[in-house]
Parts: sequence; structure tokens; C-alpha cells
Amino acid sequence: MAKKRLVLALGHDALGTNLPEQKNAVTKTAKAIADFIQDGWQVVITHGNTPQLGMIHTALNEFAKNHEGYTPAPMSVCSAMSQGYIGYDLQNALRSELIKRGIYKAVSTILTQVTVDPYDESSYTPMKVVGRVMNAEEAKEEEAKGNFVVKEGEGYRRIVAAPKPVAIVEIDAIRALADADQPVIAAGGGGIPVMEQGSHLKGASAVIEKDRAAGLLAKELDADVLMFITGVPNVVLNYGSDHPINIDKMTTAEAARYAGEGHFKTGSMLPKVESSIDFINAGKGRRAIITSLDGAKSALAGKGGTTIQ
Ligand SMILES: Nc1ncnc2c1ncn2[C@@H]1O[C@H](COP(=O)(O)OP(=O)(O)O)[C@@H](O)[C@H]1O
Ligand SMILES: NC(=O)OP(=O)(O)O
Repeated sequence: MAKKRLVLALGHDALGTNLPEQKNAVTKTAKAIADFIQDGWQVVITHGNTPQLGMIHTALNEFAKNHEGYTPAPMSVCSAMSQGYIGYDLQNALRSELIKRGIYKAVSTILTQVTVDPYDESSYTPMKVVGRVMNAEEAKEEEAKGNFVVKEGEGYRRIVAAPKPVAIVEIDAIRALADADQPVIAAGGGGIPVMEQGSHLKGASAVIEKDRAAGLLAKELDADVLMFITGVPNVVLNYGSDHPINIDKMTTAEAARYAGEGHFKTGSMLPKVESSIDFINAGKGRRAIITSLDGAKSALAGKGGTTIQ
């Protein structure tokens, strides 16, 4: 019997937000992923990247500002670096966990590019926050360069467009590894955003929402389950109020209705729910799960978490 395919989208909690945190977090995350593999799932992993991207972008660009001979690094190059860095930690943690369990499978990371539409409407309303907190003077300098900033507390942070993912360039390579039952990490950070210019792919100064890229990945791979591992065990209604209601199960029609009523926050829960609806409606017998790392195993077995079907 063919193995069932699981696309896992890892959020901040599963990765941490700096070097030591990530080193620790991936050890725990790898155990959860190894459990799925041991239980017979074929696993494809994707992940967020904004803390790592911010760290890399700040380090390179601040250094270049103050040191002759160094040039600033574009967002797309930093995105590629973040895929390499996160993939490196994750694939080694998972490889090690699998070996401990007597499972010998190559674990790889595919440097993944995702095409975006240069006229995507997100260009007009940048919303993805990246990088360190700046003071007012630095914020002005960014704006003078044509970049956008947003006020956050006492400081400012850069915001970039989050265009919709159109196509995953390396999808055939990802599928080949998944078909060979090799765990593969792909489309990290939503994929490196690129624009098609004839045969050339030009990096875009944007960040694709990883939840939307995860949905596309799951659709393209015809996955059985799309699971978002995030900071909460359940999706709730009336989020942020004093009377939240846990959702255990919802249909795509119910999910769309709740989304329309404003229960899911833009840029955090909303893209997870919308990607789930899109993934489920594009095939048969599919389900999406939104839960925390601790709840992941039982949610996949049908207990706990939020399931959309
Ligand atoms: N309706 C909701 N139910 C549960 N969590 C919500 C809801 N709306 C917004 N959230 C927030 O969304 C967060 C998860 O999204 P996000 O911060 O993007 O994390 P991740 O890095 O895991 O993708 C939760 O930790 C919670 O704070
Ligand atoms: N690219 C992206 O959406 O990353 P986060 O999930 O870390 O925000």
C-alpha cells in the first residue's frame, strides 16, 4: 500500500528565533518528525524564516554600511541563506534522530525558488515585518532608499511585500525525493521569491508567507495531510477576547465563514486557514491540521488540535 504523504509547515516555536534557540528547538522538532516517519508517513517539511532572515539581513547590511569593500545583500539572497542555515540544522537534527531509531534515510534540503507576480497586489501594501528595530533617523534613511517601515513600540521596523506564491521552481526535484520516501525540507521561508524574466529568474525584494507556500507545496505533491505546527494547540474563535472558543473540527465552508467574520488574524492564523481551505478544496480525502508541536502526534491520530476537512 502506498504511504500517506504529510506536508509539515514549521513555525517559530519549532525553530526558535536565534542560533542557540534554533539548535535546541530543532532537536525537539526532529523527534516529532521522526515519530511520523516511524509511524509510516512520507514527510515533506517546510518552515518559516522571518527571524533568521532579519538576523542575516541585518548582519550583512549593517556590516556593509560600515566596511569598505562589502556590498549590501538583497532580501532574496538573505532568503537563500536562511534556507541553507535552517535546512542545515534541521536536516542534521532529523538525520541524527532517525539514526538513533535505526532508520537510515538521506535527509536533504532543496534550495527552493518560488515565482511571484511582479504586479501582485501585495506590492502596494507591504505587510511582512523583517529585521531589527530601527530608530527614527534610520527609518528615514530606509524610506529615502524607497523601502517601507512601520512603527513598532518606540522604534521602527522594515516591512516588505508578501506576494502570493505562483509556482515552485524545483517542485520536480522535491517530488522525486518524496516519491523515493526520503524526508525533504523545501520551500523554506515561503521559498526564495523570484520573478521570471525570459529564462532568467530575478530575486524579488519580498517575503512569501510560508503558510501560503506550504499550501501550494501540499497541493503540488498531492499530500494527504497538511499540518501547521505553530504556537497554539488550537485555532480559536473570538481570538484575543476574554471568551475564546476552541475549534476541534471545522469544514472548509465553516472555516471560510469564520475567516470572513474576522476570527483569524491577518499574517498569522488567517494564511494558515486560507491555505488549508485551498489545499482541501483542490483534491479529495485531504485534511489540514493546525496545532502545536506537543499536540502534533495526537492531532495526526485524530485527537486534539484543529482539523479542517
Ligand atoms: N483565531 C486564532 N486562533 C488561534 N491563534 C490565533 C488566532 N488568530 C491569531 N492567532 C495567533 O497566530 C499565531 C500563529 O501564527 P504565527 O505567529 O504566524 O506563528 P508561526 O510562526 O507558528 O506560523 C498564534 O500563536 C496566535 O497568537
Ligand atoms: N516567510 C515566512 O512567512 O516566515 P515566518 O513564518 O517566519 O513569518
